[in-house]
Amino acid sequence: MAPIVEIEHLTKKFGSRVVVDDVSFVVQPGTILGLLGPNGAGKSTVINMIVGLLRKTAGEVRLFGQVAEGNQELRKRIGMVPQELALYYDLSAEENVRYFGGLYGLRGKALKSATEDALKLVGLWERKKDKPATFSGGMQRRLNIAMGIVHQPEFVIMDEPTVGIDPQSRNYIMETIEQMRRDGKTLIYTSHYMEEVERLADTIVIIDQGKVIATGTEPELVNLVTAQKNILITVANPQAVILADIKQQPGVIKASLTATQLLITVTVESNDLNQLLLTLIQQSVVVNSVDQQQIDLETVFLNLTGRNLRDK
Ligand SMILES: Nc1ncnc2c1ncn2[C@@H]1O[C@H](COP(=O)(O)OP(=O)(O)OP(=O)(O)O)[C@@H](O)[C@H]1O
Repeated sequence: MAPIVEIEHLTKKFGSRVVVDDVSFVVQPGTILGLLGPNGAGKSTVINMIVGLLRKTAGEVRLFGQVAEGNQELRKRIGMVPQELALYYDLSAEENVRYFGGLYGLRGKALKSATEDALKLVGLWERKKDKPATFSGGMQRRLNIAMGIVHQPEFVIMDEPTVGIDPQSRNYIMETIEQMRRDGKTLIYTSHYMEEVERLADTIVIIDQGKVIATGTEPELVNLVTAQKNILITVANPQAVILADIKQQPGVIKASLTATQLLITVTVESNDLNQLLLTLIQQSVVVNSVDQQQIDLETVFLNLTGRNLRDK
């Protein structure tokens, strides 16, 4: 079976600014691809080019094995849940979903049952007569999802569906997506929350400043950095720290200081904590605590880019 999505060398420029730079990846049927990157990385731009909402500058998008450009029929096989809510506030939840189903050509009984299925999937069937203005932010997001998937597409793209919502609604959305996977759907899920991507994605594409910086399963990505580990040292007098000395110690790959926290990346085999502490003591640095950071996707991102995935 052909991949559901094949993207090759996809590039987007706004004026002279390159915001998506030579991005390539593949999404296999029945899998979830997590597109992970910080705000402004280019995630929305990539998916807007996949669904044809935005013209690409270069590269190619194939959907279901066919060239996507200019192929309107393929659009009907995709469900798009945009980052911005697209609700009609003077219509009920049910009317909102029915309206979108109608746009996709559903009529009569088929439209009625598809609307019911979509509202049940997101847990809003009991509230079908209510208007979105009476909903919490999380419920509005869930309604947005129902509208994007009412035509029962085999491939669904969700652009940061959990931004700014309460943990309960977030969990509900995670469970909805897991149900969609069990139903055999294929998904692209964009997020800057690594916990969500870790939970949901079969394949993870990490994107930063428009470029793919790593692709793989979670263990594959973690393997990229297991030869290293991060030591986090909290100090009382950061002004005493001499970074240049620390960087010269054996096994130290890099070291940086933010406020009272010293982050030192060392190779696993030549890791010598005593030597590092001795260096700090010689600098008259007062050490408050020493921690080792767990290797997760946040650490992978930090190691590959030198920056945090999210602002701390
Ligand atoms: N129409 C546009 N004109 C000019 N620049 C744009 C346009 N749309 C997006 N950009 C820029 O492209 C970059 C990538 O934006 P994009 O929305 O794709 O990022 P993102 O990863 O989805 O982040 P976010 O989570 O903030 O939406 C940003 O710097 C943004 O300012």
